[in-house]
Amino acid sequence: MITVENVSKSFWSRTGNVVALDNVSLDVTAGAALGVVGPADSGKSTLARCVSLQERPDTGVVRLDGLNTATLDTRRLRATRRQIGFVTGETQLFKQRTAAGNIALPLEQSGVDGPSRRTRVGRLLDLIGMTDKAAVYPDDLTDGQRRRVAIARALVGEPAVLLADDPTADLDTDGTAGVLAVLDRARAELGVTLLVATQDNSVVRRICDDVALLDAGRLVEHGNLFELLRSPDSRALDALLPAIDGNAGLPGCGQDRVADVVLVGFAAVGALLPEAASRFGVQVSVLGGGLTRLGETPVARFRIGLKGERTDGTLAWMADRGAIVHQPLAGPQGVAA
Ligand SMILES: Nc1ncnc2c1ncn2[C@@H]1O[C@H](COP(=O)(O)OP(=O)(O)OP(=O)(O)O)[C@@H](O)[C@H]1O
Repeated sequence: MITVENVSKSFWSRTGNVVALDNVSLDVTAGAALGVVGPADSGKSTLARCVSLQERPDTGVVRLDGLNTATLDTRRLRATRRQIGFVTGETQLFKQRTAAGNIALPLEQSGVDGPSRRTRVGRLLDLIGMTDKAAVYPDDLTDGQRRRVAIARALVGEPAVLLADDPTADLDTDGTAGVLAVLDRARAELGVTLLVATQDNSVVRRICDDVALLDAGRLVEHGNLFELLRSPDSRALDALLPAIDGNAGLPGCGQDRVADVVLVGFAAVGALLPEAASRFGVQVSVLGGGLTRLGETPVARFRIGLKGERTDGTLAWMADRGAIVHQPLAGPQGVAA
């Protein structure tokens, strides 16, 4: 369990005092995956660095399983830091060491014997899908493979927590998919708690249960993705769901009613709109939006137009069946929610 309590952190720069984190509080339960998102310079990396004990907050406390890290002396701080995996998109490998040699390095430094090293490195090579690349040097690996080796090295000390700061930065689609699969497996098979700072929404969609949105160092939203789906004003979720063209369904578009609906799960995404249309004798048209996934769950956000007598009843029926119905944009009456 990671607990961040009222953490603030500022830096002095040539332009003056920069507030990187402003009274941020959040927690990540053991085994969960939190995505920290936000615009450039919003404090994501600083939060990851404070939680991984690379940086000390000016005020506030980071607790790891209840341990108040602010009270640790230098020796215990170093020992605790070793129990936290930390990897960034810029983490470098040692070029003169093979993939296996890179992963083994932390174990060599902490005096783990050869047979135990081989077992643990073998397990990590399997986890990152690179058993056949054990003896390959970094220069002969792809960017994505090098990134996976760096993650394996961060995990080889069996940390309870893995902090990944922009882990997919500058990777192509295949490289990104490989890194995300490894982070997902680390969580599923090793039980690590993940905190991932990223500007890439696909990272959050693919591997996170919770999201925290920072803006100018402040935490502006924090919660479970599926719970935030129910909040029409969630900025974090708005960025994760398929975009809707602002011109879709404007007055004069010929619809009796226009609404935004979020549908969750295979059944809803596949069948709810046609079923509603036939049950109420209403014409339902998709005017914008699209489909995505949160983890393995399909999620759709559509702007729909309805034509017919019973448009209110149609929306109310869809809401009763779990559709999240937001902001009807046209039509005479109030709305089903
Ligand atoms: N060591 C430092 N010295 C001076 N300023 C810093 C330092 N680290 C971060 N900052 C400043 O703190 C603010 C937050 O930076 P941070 O890197 O945490 O943001 P970020 O959200 O990770 O940004 P990005 O997405 O661009 O990586 C920025 O204004 C940054 O310039």
